[in-house]
Amino acid sequence: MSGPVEVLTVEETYRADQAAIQAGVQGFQLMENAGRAVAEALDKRMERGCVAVLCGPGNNGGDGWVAARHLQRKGWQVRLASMVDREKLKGDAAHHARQWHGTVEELSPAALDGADAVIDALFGAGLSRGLHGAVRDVVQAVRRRRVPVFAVDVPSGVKGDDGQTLGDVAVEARATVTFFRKKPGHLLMPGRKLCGEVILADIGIPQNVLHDIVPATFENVAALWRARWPWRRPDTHKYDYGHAVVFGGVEATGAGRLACRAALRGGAGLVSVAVPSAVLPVYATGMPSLITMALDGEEAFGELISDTRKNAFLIGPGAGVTATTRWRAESLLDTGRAVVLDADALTVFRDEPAALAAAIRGPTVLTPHEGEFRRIFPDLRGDKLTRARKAAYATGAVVLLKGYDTVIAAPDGRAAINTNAPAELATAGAGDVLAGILLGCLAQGMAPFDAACAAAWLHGQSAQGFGPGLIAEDLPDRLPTALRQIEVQS
Ligand SMILES: NC(=O)C1=CN([C@@H]2O[C@H](COP(=O)(O)OP(=O)(O)OC[C@H]3O[C@@H](n4cnc5c(N)ncnc54)[C@H](O)[C@@H]3O)[C@@H](O)[C@H]2O)[C@@H](O)CC1
Ligand SMILES: Nc1ncnc2c1ncn2[C@@H]1O[C@H](COP(=O)(O)OP(=O)(O)O)[C@@H](O)[C@H]1O
Ligand SMILES: [K+]
Repeated sequence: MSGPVEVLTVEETYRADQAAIQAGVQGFQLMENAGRAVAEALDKRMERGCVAVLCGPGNNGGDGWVAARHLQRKGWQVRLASMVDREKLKGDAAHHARQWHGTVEELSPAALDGADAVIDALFGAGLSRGLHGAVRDVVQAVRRRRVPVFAVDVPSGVKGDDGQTLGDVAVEARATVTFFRKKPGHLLMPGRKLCGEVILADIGIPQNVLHDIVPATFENVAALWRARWPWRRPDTHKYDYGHAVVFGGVEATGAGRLACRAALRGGAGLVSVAVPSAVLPVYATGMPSLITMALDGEEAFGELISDTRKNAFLIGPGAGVTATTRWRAESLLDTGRAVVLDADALTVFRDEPAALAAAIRGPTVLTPHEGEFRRIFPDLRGDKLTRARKAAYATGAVVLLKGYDTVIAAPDGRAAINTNAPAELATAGAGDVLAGILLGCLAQGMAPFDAACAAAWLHGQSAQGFGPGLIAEDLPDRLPTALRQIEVQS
């Protein structure tokens, strides 16, 4: 299924290229392999016809000249348009441009006439400013004409490091062929959408160049944490898989119930819900495997958390933005045991990231959506990956910043981008289910970064294939199927 777990920044990609070259791989050979991979990707996916190959001034353009040569050989009619005179090209790009024996057109919308497909080899990793002038006109024309685009490395106008567009125009590709490892921009929005299908090509960079690069960003595939998934072992009993506690709401009871069911399905040995006795029946009904605990007053709360067998807590869903929620959240964090802070238990720290950081002692995961994140960290700027990393570093917690491109960041700098969540998850209560799965993972003793990655993946996986009509209640009961995929999916 999906490929390697490591994701490289633009700078790390350049280092990988350089390390390969130092190890004896010729630069022009890397470019040859890259361009050939692009040609093959297009040739495999479309009927042969006319292709416009748009080449930029750098090495991305160089890949284009190579692709043009291979496509012509395969029988495509090729129109090559270059941003700059061939004589002005340098290095490997100049070398490959000399191997092109067809005509060379000036870059203009006219170069697209008759094209059934476009190869976007204008800018890749080296994009340093927004598109303007002739190149902007051509990209706009490509968009208008809706010709399928195959982008080289990244769609021109998209930044490899964060998936944001530089300037106001960017290529929207049907497929993007990239090399050796993906970049964050292939996975983060809007880059992910603009890339279309991402095809990873091996261009001969040896795997061992990663030893020196030590990547800190990953795609959240099961291979990232599978080795540490707490499979049931024969010589164990339920207490070996933890005792999770959900602090349920009084008025909003659905959120806590969804989380409890997800924690049970996610594998926690025992799950208790702690709520005032008046609402206990609401939680008990329909979920006999759930332990219900009456929580009437703060003394009962103190007693409950003093039981050290209860090793993972979830507070927030349905909790209410109240002083009690804040006080309880701080008390739970103070135990040093595993805590998930979600929803209202995040909002109670509005504008107070320092107070939150000061309260965190043990394995903690914060699960904000963008709105909750902004409330706690109004001063953190930048792309999603950067902001999640900064928040994790500032608080000492693992931060799971939700959305189509959920980012999970650890205080030590590691970060994973989740890619399996279908948009049907945009439904009330989906976040409560995620918090419950995560609680289950933590109760079973997973380290918080692994637990958060596993939970995000299982959440996405359990929603896969359902299609329109998905509601949060559907998710927990689809977890067993998702769990079986852990071993299957790479
Ligand atoms: N050995 C390597 O380094 C390899 C690199 N490869 C290709 O090389 C690409 C990176 O090449 P480069 O570093 O040359 O970068 P690019 O080809 O992406 O662009 C760099 C050039 O464009 C100019 N530029 C940047 N933004 C501009 C804008 N908005 N308007 C006008 N000019 C602009 C820069 O000044 C520079 O001349 C990768 O994306 C990949 O496609 C592949 O050939 C594989 C091997
Ligand atoms: N467009 C989307 N595509 C994929 N996943 C999404 C999308 N929108 C929301 N989600 C996921 O669904 C969950 C919603 O959580 P949240 O916003 O807290 O809602 P709620 O509190 O109603 O459950 C998160 O896991 C989020 O990542
Ligand atoms: K490109």
